[in-house]
Amino acid sequence: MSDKTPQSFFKRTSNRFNTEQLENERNPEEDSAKGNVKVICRFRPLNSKEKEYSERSCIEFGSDLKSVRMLTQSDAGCLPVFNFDRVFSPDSSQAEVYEMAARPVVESVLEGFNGTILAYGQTSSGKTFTMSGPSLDDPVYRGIIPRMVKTVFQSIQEADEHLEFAVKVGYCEIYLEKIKDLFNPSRGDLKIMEDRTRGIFIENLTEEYVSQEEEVYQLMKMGGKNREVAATNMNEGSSRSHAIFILTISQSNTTDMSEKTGKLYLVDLAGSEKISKTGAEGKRLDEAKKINLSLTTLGLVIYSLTDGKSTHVPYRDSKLTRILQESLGGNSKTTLILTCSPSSYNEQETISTLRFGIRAKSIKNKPKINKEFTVAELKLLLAKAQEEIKQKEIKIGLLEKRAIDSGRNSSRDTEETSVNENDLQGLIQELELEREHLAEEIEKNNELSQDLAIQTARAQSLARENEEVNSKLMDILFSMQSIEDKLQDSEEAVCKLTAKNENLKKIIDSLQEALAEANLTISKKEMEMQNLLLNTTPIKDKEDLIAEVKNLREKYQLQEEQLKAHYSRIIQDCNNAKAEEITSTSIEINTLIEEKMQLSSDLRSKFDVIYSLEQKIIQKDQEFQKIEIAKKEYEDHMKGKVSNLEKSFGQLMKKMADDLSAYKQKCGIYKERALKYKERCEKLKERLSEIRQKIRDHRGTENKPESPQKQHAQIVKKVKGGGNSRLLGLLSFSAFSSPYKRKD
Ligand SMILES: Nc1ncnc2c1ncn2[C@@H]1O[C@H](COP(=O)(O)OP(=O)(O)OP(=O)(O)O)[C@@H](O)[C@H]1O
Repeated sequence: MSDKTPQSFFKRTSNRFNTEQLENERNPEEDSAKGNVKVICRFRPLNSKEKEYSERSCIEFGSDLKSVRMLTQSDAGCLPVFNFDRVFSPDSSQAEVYEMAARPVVESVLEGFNGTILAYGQTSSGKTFTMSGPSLDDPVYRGIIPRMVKTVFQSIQEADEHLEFAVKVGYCEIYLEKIKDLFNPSRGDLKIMEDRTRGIFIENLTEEYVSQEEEVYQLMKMGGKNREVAATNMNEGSSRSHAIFILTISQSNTTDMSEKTGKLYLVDLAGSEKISKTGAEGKRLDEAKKINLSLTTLGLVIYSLTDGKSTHVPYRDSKLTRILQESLGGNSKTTLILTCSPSSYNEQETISTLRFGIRAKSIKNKPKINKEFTVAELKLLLAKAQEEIKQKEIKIGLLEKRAIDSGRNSSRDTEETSVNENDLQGLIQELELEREHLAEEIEKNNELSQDLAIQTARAQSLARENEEVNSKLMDILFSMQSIEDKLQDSEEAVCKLTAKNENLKKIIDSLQEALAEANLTISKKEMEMQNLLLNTTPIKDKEDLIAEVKNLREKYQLQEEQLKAHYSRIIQDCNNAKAEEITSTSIEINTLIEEKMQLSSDLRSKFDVIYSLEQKIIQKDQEFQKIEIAKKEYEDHMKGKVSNLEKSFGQLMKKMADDLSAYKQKCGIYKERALKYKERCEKLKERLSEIRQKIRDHRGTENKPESPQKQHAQIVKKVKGGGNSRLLGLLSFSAFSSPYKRKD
């Protein structure tokens, strides 16, 4: 707030825009980026009663369309200026308000975010006018809810074919701190529940699936008839309850089987009211007390969320704030619409509404898309993972086979390959080791997942325990509330009794006055009689008169005594009744106070339990986070391992392929050499047989026995036919070629 704004900045005339202008002014990124609650302020026109009071409005609108100034001095002596995301003057249209305040929220809900639109303001300031409008069917005057329904069904029609939508609506009101299902009022007071999947929700609230706009309007009309509305001094049709319209949009993508759900809360709050102004009595007074109480709690929640010091936010202190827990400081895109009267008659209420809005503006929410893995989606992911594992196993099998085959092949070829076979076996062993290691890692990972599941179950049971304690706490709070109500009733009874007593005193006083008057009349009559007797009346008549006077006196005396006895009886009775009533009331009050003290101590101990449970949950959450981080690290590590393994497989394959081609090359060389040896052997054999022939020829001439040299050559030839041909082939060659062997 600042008082330094120049006068020219403000203009007295109301601002008015067309929709095109609005489109340009909207900045969707800015809207959603920070997650702050968006606050819009709307002033309605002066009504006839306010015009009677004064034709003049107590506000001025800034030309930036975002500020408003009160034409009244603040405590600091300045004219207070309030800045919001947008300020609408009295001549703004329903369409303009919708485009700015509601359309962005509805669009986010269609993307899977949660959204809330909340109308807040004093009684008769235009909350119902803004949220629903005077008529659902009137295209010009209908409010945010019907316009939003139209947008939803239009967007669904324009959406991609592979998106399937389900829309359901629920409608309830909080009346005298009880939640009533407006589609099914016989259900009684509904309970607020919370679980991990649904978050905070109203148990057993009727939610109807709808497929077209018209169905929603029918349901709204039907629900509207069950609402608590009454005429007050300030509003002919005042909402005596907080109305909450809930719209849930689920969409599933038939291509990737993903699912998203957005929930929209549309809240028309009951108006705060000054009892002195509305003149509420009896039932209306009870309603007003409860309305003001829950709005005070709403204010406290907003204060705790924004003061930067509070560690506890009292969401549970009223049903309204508990239901709106996610909308205020949680997972929701929230817009608060402040509705105000421009009249100086309502100046104080308007200032307090604007101050409330300024506070709410700094609430930071954490909206996120509500995307859940569906069973189908999980199945798809699982099948994909299994397929990958299968492919990897096939790849490993192939690698192993190829490694073994290439080992075997090469071992057949040359002597050197037996050395490489060892290399290959080593590699395969290495591979086996890696596989075992991988299996161990997978097992560890499974153990980790099991641990995680156990911890999750523990946390869930803790959360359930917490929920039970909280519901008991709510019961205690309600009993305390009812005790306070009773105390108030007792105090009222004492007041009534005192008033009754005062009345009785007045009656006694008036009776005593009447008695005194009667005595006076008697005395006067007696005097008159005396005079008569003395002056004019004959003796007989005199005696009669004296007797009559005597009678009269006696009669009056009797009446006087009777009256006195009657008065004292009345006084006695009154005193007795008063004393009795006071004693019984004070006994009741004492027991109530005792009960209250007991409940307060219960409450304190419950708070302790809740605190310790919350601490446990925080601890568990921290443990979860640690486990999640460890799991993530483990998974990264595993991924690294697998990719290393794959890399070493690749290297192994490459090495084996290189080795194989080297072996093949060597084999070619050896084969060539072997062929050459073979040829040489053949030649040698030929030469040998020539030599032998020569020897035989020579023997034939000399006829001498064979030399030991020839015997050796014969032995070698025999062996050659059986064992290792290549090796022995070489030996046979050396036997004939080496000059040293010849010595044998
Ligand atoms: N912007 C507006 N333009 C014209 N008339 C309006 C506007 N806002 C409110 N009104 C009229 O003012 C009266 C009170 O409005 P409404 O019932 O919406 O107030 P409310 O804030 O919901 O009150 P309560 O809290 O008592 O329920 C109605 O007659 C309504 O038609």
